[in-house]
This record gives sequence, C-alpha cells and structure tokens, in this order.
Amino acid sequence: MTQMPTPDAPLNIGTRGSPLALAQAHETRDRLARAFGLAPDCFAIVPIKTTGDRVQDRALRELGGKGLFTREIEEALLAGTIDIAVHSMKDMPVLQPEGLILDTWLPREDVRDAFIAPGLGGIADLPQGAVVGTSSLRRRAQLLARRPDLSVVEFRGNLQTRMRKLSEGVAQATFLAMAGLNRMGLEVGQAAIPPEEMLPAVAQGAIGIERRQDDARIAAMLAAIHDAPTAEVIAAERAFLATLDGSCETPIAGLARHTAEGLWLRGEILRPDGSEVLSGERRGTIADGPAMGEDLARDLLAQAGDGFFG
Ligand SMILES: NCc1[nH]cc(CCC(=O)O)c1CC(=O)O
Repeated sequence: MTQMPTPDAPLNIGTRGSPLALAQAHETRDRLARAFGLAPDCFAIVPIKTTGDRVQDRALRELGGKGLFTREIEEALLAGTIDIAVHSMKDMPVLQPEGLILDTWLPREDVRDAFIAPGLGGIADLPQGAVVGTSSLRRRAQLLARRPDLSVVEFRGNLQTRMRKLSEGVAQATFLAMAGLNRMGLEVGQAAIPPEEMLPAVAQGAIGIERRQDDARIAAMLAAIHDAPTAEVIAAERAFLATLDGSCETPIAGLARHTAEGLWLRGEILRPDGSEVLSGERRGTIADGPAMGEDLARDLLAQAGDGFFG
C-alpha cells in the first residue's frame, strides 16, 4: 500500500511561479487529491524561479533554449526538495536529465493558438500592412507565410503587458495558446485559429509531470491521474521534434490526433521569414506514433536540404 502524503509530510509540487504555471500545479494537486480522497493540504505547491523567469528583457533563445525554464526545477527534484514537477510540455526539452523521468500526462487542453485583436475575428481580417506582436518564432513564420504584407514586432511579458501593448496600439493583434487562456479562465476576446491555418507547437496544451526515476511511491500515485490518449499523441509529436531538434533553430510545428484506425500526425518546418514552408502527414497505428514522427521529420529534413536552415 502506497504511503499517502499528509499535512505534516505533504507531497511537494514544484512549478514555475507564473499565473499559468500555478494554475497547472493547482490542477495537478486537485486531480491527485480527488483520485486518493486527500485534503488539499496534503500537498504543497512550491514555486521555483528559473533562469528564464529572471531574465525578462533579453532575447531568451540566445541564452540557451528550452532548458532555461526547467533547470532549477529539475535540480530541486533531484535534490528531493520537491517530489514532482509540473510542466507546460511545449516548453520542455525532449530529453530529461539522468535520474528523472517524464511519463505522466494530464488530459490535453485545446491545442489551438488564439488570435487576439480587438474587433477582429481572425488573421484574414487584419488590414494590409498591419503590425502583429509575438515572441514566438513559429507564429511569426506561420503568419508571414500566410500574410507577407504584415510586420511582426517582438512581444514579451505577461498577459497584462501584452494586452496593454495592444490597447496602446503597439500592435494590432497578438497570439496566445487557447490552453493557457482556458486554464486561467480568461476571456480576452480570443478567437481559436483552426490548426489547418496555424499548426500548433509540438505538445501545445499538454501538461507533463516529471519525477525521480526511482521514486516508486510517487510513480504509483501519478499512475492514477495519467491520461493515456494524451501520452499517445504526444509520443508521436515529441518523436517528430526530437528528430528535428539540434539540427536547426528553425520554427517547428506538429500535431497528432486519434483517428478510427490509430493516429494521424501533421508536421511543419518553416524558414523564419515564412518564405518557405515544408509540411507532411503520416497515418498509422497508435504503436506506430514515435516511428511516424521520426519518419516525417527525416522526410522534411531531406526535403529542406542544407540551404533551408542557413
Ligand atoms: N511559451 C510559453 C507557453 N508555454 C505554454 C503556453 C500555453 C499553454 C500550453 O500550450 O500548454 C505558453 C504561452 C502561450 O503560448 O500562450
């Protein structure tokens, strides 16, 4: 019988301190509490500041990519200060440090990007030459591929900062993930963009829970809240990303869905200025997911050739 956490010996949940990260940590706590009939105070939410959170005003990707938002949290996990770490999987590197494992998934939220522009329903409504704010290489490239007439400005900071920039006219539109808005219960006039129009980031809308590999007690508890269908689509998407990763700073998008036969996967790589888009699809069984991701990535890399990334 698994030893259950108590208010005196709570299960410590590590997370970044942003409002979205905290909402995700609370969702994780609530699911665990419900699964085991435990009171909320059997869990402690431990916000951890990461390098990525500290460095607000520099071009983050110059500083070392995705691990920026996870290193301190993973160190706390290895040190035993926390027992699990809750992550937005869109921001997670494909490999975890020695001794840690990431194999628990909460049910995926809305995978779509949100278009946010007061009074406008979608990208097509933007006037010729309009300015759009985003800090996402992927969204920038996808937008310019569709609308080369638009200009894109860097948009950083929290949701409030971005909404203020919109109202000040710094840009006429911006993007966020529907998942984040939904998880925070926010209504900012967002319009969901169909994936055919803007393919989301790999693992967008998915929350993953990381733990120490040798912690059998925690593994048993996490099994109770694991969502297998989410694991299946993410396995295909992350294999696609893993095969592409390291080869480029190129914008990448990928989305897998269940079909009657198994899985469907679509992937896309773009030149940062949107001047070229390479995409493809695979279908297969659920067990084929990772192989579909790898195969599609290899195919796109071969199509791209050396010039694509330069
Ligand atoms: N890169 C930041 C980030 N990481 C995850 C989300 C949203 C939630 C999700 O996709 O799970 C966001 C913000 C955004 O893109 O609007």
